[in-house]
Amino acid sequence: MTTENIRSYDVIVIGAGPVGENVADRTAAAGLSTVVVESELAGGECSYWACEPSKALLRPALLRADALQVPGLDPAVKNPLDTEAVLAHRDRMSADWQDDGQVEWIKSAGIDFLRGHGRLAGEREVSVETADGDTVRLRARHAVVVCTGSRAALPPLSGIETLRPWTSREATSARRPPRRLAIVGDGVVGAEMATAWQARGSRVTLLARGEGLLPRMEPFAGELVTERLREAGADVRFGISVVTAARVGDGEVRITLSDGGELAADEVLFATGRAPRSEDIGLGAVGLTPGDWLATDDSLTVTAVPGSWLYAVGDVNRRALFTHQGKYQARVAGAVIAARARGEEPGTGRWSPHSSTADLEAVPAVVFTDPEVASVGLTVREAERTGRAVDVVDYDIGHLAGAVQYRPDYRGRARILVDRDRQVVVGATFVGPGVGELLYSATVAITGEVPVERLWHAVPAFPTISEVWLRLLETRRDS
Ligand SMILES: Cc1cc2nc3c(=O)[nH]c(=O)nc-3n(C[C@H](O)[C@H](O)[C@H](O)COP(=O)(O)OP(=O)(O)OC[C@H]3O[C@@H](n4cnc5c(N)ncnc54)[C@H](O)[C@@H]3O)c2cc1C
Ligand SMILES: NC(=O)c1ccc[n+]([C@@H]2O[C@H](COP(=O)([O-])OP(=O)(O)OC[C@H]3O[C@@H](n4cnc5c(N)ncnc54)[C@H](O)[C@@H]3O)[C@@H](O)[C@H]2O)c1
Repeated sequence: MTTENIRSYDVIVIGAGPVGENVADRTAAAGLSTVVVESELAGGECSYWACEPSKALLRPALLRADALQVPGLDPAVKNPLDTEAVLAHRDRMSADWQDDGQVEWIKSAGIDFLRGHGRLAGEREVSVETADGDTVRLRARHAVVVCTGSRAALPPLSGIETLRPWTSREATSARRPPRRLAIVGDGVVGAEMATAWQARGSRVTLLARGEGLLPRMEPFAGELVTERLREAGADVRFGISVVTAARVGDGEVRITLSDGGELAADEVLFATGRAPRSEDIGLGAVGLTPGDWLATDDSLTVTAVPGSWLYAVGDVNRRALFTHQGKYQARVAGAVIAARARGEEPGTGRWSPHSSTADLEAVPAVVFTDPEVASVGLTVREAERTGRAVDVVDYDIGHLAGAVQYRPDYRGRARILVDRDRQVVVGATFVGPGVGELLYSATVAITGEVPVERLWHAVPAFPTISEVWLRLLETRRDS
């Protein structure tokens, strides 16, 4: 049955992932009537198949790796992890894949919630197909914001669908550890899921086509993570790709590899990147190509569509595929939409509230492996590519008293990049247990453009891992 009814709002948000929820929150708080449309679960990938379940799987593994090295604590944690308890915790952290709590929050923030599949239907128009087959037509007075996120991208491997491969969804929500897990992909999902399932008792084989893990980060990050993964029993192979893969009936998957070898596994995870969820959102109705990433300017306005009414925020714009960065963009987009609704031109300054500048200058990322990897700003490779003159300063975090207190066998490394002309930090990478919590200091140093001279006055407490900042400054001074 199809019923046509048209509802008008100031702002329509398509997709209630973490980013859509935050855009809606900001526009509703600015007094604009707002509806958010969601086809699956409010909370999006992050809450149910990404950040929350993956970190719930990883935290026990990382804590146990630390505790095994702490004298006096090691006997208490010698036994393997209680897989049932860890998976039950993961289920709770994923709200048992129910979104009642998030829908309640959306409504309590004064936002209308509409469950259904949203598609652009023309300028400022959205058509929503609800689960019972109804079509609801929505019209926006000011803005339509696409926050439809991303999904796992599978490689063009013949017969891949017959394999029933794992993507990040299955890897984060599996009911039990596979006995043998093959992982294809050298990025963040590959490294984190190898850590999580190896710790859960799976025999993990990680197949990387390049020469190291985490290729977008400083090379020492991937090297240290590889070292620990191998010590934990994972088989990590480089310079290798999958040539064919086939599931034998309901049984194992047989894989042939580019080096001529063969591999059998119970499950195969393809952690080979993301694709935009934009193939069926009506992009054709506004002159765009279905399936494309949606390019925006720094105000998150879609550049290819005239009239400044269409915005794309979060993963779908490909600026920085992280929850925290998408939520930052949501705050910026909310401010831009509110300004335009008041008839004001949004500010264009580099660090104005209407510009998503940090996407270009300082995107913080933490990889929750053992050891953790935390990075923000430029790597050496990026500095070279963009022709920036930088001093590169390295320090072995394992030399710090705070690191040895943290974990006696601490292995880790830090690097900062200092812009030679401006004398400010423009990049930082820390690798080692617990370094995720150090990252905000580097993010503030970069976005605040704190002069290196002033950093000498930011005194780190003894004995903490933050003392790495002092050692980096001393290393630079003495070099
Ligand atoms: C395994 C894994 C672990 C991750 N861990 C982290 C982490 O620790 N920290 C971090 O910062 N980032 C992490 N990320 C990245 C993070 O999950 C994403 O950056 C984040 O979810 C993006 O949010 P979003 O709202 O843009 O998109 P999504 O979370 O993908 O949400 C989009 C929403 O839109 C809905 N939707 C799509 N199409 C339509 C439509 N046509 N109509 C209505 N609704 C629609 C979807 O159902 C979904 O709910 C991880 C990613 C993966 C895969
Ligand atoms: N802790 C976190 O914040 C966190 C955790 C997981 C994911 N994420 C986000 O999710 C995004 C997606 O992660 P991801 O690991 O899926 O993607 P990714 O882009 O980080 O890594 C995918 C890797 O797979 C490789 N690859 C692509 N096709 C391949 C093929 N056919 N065979 C072998 N290798 C192939 C690519 O070279 C790439 O290095 C990341 O960019 C990150 O922003 C964040």
